[in-house]
Amino acid sequence: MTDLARPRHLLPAGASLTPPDQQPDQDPSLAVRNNGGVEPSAAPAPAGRREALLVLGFGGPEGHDDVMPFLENVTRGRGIPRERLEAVAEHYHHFGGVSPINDQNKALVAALEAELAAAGTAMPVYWGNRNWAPYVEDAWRQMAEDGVEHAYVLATSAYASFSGCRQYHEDVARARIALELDPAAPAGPTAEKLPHYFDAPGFVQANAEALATAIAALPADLRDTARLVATAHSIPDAMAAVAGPQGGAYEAELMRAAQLAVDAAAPGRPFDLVWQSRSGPPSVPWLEPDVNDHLRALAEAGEKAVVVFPVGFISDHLEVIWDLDNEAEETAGELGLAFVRAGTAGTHPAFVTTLRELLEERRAGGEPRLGTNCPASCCFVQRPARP
Ligand SMILES: CC1=C(CCC(=O)O)c2cc3nc(cc4[nH]c(cc5[nH]c(cc1n2)c(C)c5CCC(=O)O)c(CCC(=O)O)c4C)C(CCC(=O)O)=C3C
Ligand SMILES: [Fe+2]
Repeated sequence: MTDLARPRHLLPAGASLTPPDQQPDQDPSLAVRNNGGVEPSAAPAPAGRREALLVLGFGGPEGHDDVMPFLENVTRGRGIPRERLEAVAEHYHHFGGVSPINDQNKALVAALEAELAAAGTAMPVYWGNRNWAPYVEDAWRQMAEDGVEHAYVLATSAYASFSGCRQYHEDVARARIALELDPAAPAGPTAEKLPHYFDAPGFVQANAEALATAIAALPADLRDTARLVATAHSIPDAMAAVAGPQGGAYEAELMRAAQLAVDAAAPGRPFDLVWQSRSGPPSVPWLEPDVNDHLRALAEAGEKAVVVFPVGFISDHLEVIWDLDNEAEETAGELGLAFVRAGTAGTHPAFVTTLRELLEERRAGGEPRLGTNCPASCCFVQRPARP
């Protein structure tokens, strides 16, 4: 029997990810290895190599009993107050303790399998998560047993930041180390992460269509004047400051993605980018304004309607269906604001095609782009050590 709540984060002493200023990486070609056991190559994929695509997700609980162990996996060593965990646990219990994220990732896997088959790209698709079963370690072991020699890693986040990019690199590193430490295990695949896809055409198209549909769902007299409000997960200011090689990339990429969606769905209309799902102790500053505070400010300024589009996420997981469809919608109701929430990319065919194209781009070789080949200091946040 698998113990789902077993301790995660198996980095042994001496193999922990060292802060960049302490890393001996004078040679820039070493920087990528320091960023998490990922080995992008500028050369095309060698003919005959046994390759796979790994969808690397966040993970989510499958029932009431999973909720607390899952939340403990997510927040271990992160200094998240107990009251916050208990509040978030209630959100999951409200939906039977089941996050919709696992079914959404399974649907994405199925859509990618169909897309790859239709395009004649013979490659199996695996699925593993950071915080809940099926864990990335298990997927890695399965790939090793199946003889996979190289894995392309598709993280279920389109953006820079520790949580959305670097931590997925670390997940891969952890999975690889776990296998290496097991003398009985077969050698696992080498790996490379696919780049950020916030501006990939199919991701933009999926978000733009969802935004257009949401605008059209408003009563006719509100459609043209409703405020367009993009949302993304808030992160600590300190994390935002170091996102990407020059810093600030999380906000910059989100701004770009939201702009591209608005350009396609409602050209020329202004929009706001605000934040949702803030966590952490109140003493730590996170990106603001919160979407609920923003709705209050809009109502005070005389606005009558809002269209909220969560461009920061790729599927309608719990933070979307609770924090927006429940909380933000309730806030809007109290304020007398008409409220529509746009969908996320999910398994939109254009999105799935764009993901296959990113994969093909990496197979063809060429200079790796951001998210694949990150400098060692990229998105690095000094976190408390995990026990
Ligand atoms: C940037 C970002 C994304 C987007 C990129 C990506 O998608 O990867 C994201 C996605 C998600 N976040 C999720 C859930 C949670 N995030 C938490 C906590 C945190 N998120 C953070 C950031 C992000 N999170 C941060 C800085 C923390 C503080 C703890 C830490 O420093 O690491 C907590 C702990 C409780 C709380 O305090 O909220 C939970 C339960 C789910 C699954 C939802 C489902 O089950 O359907 C998803 C997809
Ligand atoms: Fe989160």
